[in-house]
Amino acid sequence: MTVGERRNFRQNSPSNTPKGGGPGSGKGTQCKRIAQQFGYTHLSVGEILRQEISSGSETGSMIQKIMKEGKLVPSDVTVRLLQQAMQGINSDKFLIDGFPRNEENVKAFEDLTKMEPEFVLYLDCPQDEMEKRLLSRNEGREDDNIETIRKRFKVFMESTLPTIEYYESKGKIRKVDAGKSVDEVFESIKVIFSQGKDNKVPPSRHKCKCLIL
Ligand SMILES: Nc1ncnc2c1ncn2[C@@H]1O[C@H](COP(=O)(O)OP(=O)(O)OP(=O)(O)O)[C@@H](O)[C@H]1O
Ligand SMILES: O=c1ccn([C@@H]2O[C@H](COP(=O)(O)O)[C@@H](O)[C@H]2O)c(=O)[nH]1
Ligand SMILES: [Mg+2]
Repeated sequence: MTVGERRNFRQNSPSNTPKGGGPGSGKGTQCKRIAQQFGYTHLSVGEILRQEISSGSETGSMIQKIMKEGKLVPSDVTVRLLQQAMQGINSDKFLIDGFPRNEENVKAFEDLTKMEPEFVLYLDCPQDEMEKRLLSRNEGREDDNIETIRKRFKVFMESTLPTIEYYESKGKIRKVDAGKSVDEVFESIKVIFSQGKDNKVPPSRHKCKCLIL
């Protein structure tokens, strides 16, 4: 990220961007299908963080407190865990789910991994629909309660929408209406994944093909 891009990142007001997307938009659901149909390795950053909590480490208990509050884990921790997860996998087609969520994440990701996504899939979904989905998810997630869900929405609006703006300014956002049925959403995603490659990104940086927000 250049100095000018960092300045733009901060100046961009989320008020001009779509107001949907974020927790419960269907990222995990669609990633499973994309991975299966297009041969990607799916890495959910939220899942990687939950695994660290399950390990019982000190870092895990720090992450647990942050997640309960619906806040974002410091970038150095997140990127280190993401890199560790990538190292064990012999793949050049990573589908990174739910990351980067703020400016600090973007910078740490670019600096530490030297990767650049070919495009970023943005699942745009009305907030009332996402709230309904999260409240009926039933996977025992500590952050799927109404109080934390509302905090997560707020963090998305304040921190992640500017990230989407940043990738938009680089022509990398592929937006999908995620308020429809699972099958309908996947039909739109299939069109995007079947399109030609972006030749502006050097192949050496192409390792991560798509981030999904
Ligand atoms: N298009 C859809 N229509 C209805 N329900 C959906 C749709 N997509 C996903 N769901 C359901 O909504 C819930 C949330 O979906 P999912 O876990 O994929 O969202 P997510 O974006 O990964 O959420 P989070 O950010 O919290 O990880 C799940 O119970 C899933 O089965
Ligand atoms: O890049 C990230 C991704 C996630 N988090 C934290 O994890 C939870 C859950 O993430 P999901 O993608 O919804 O599974 C999120 O609310 C954050 O607390 C993060 O800090 N950074
Ligand atoms: Mg998810």
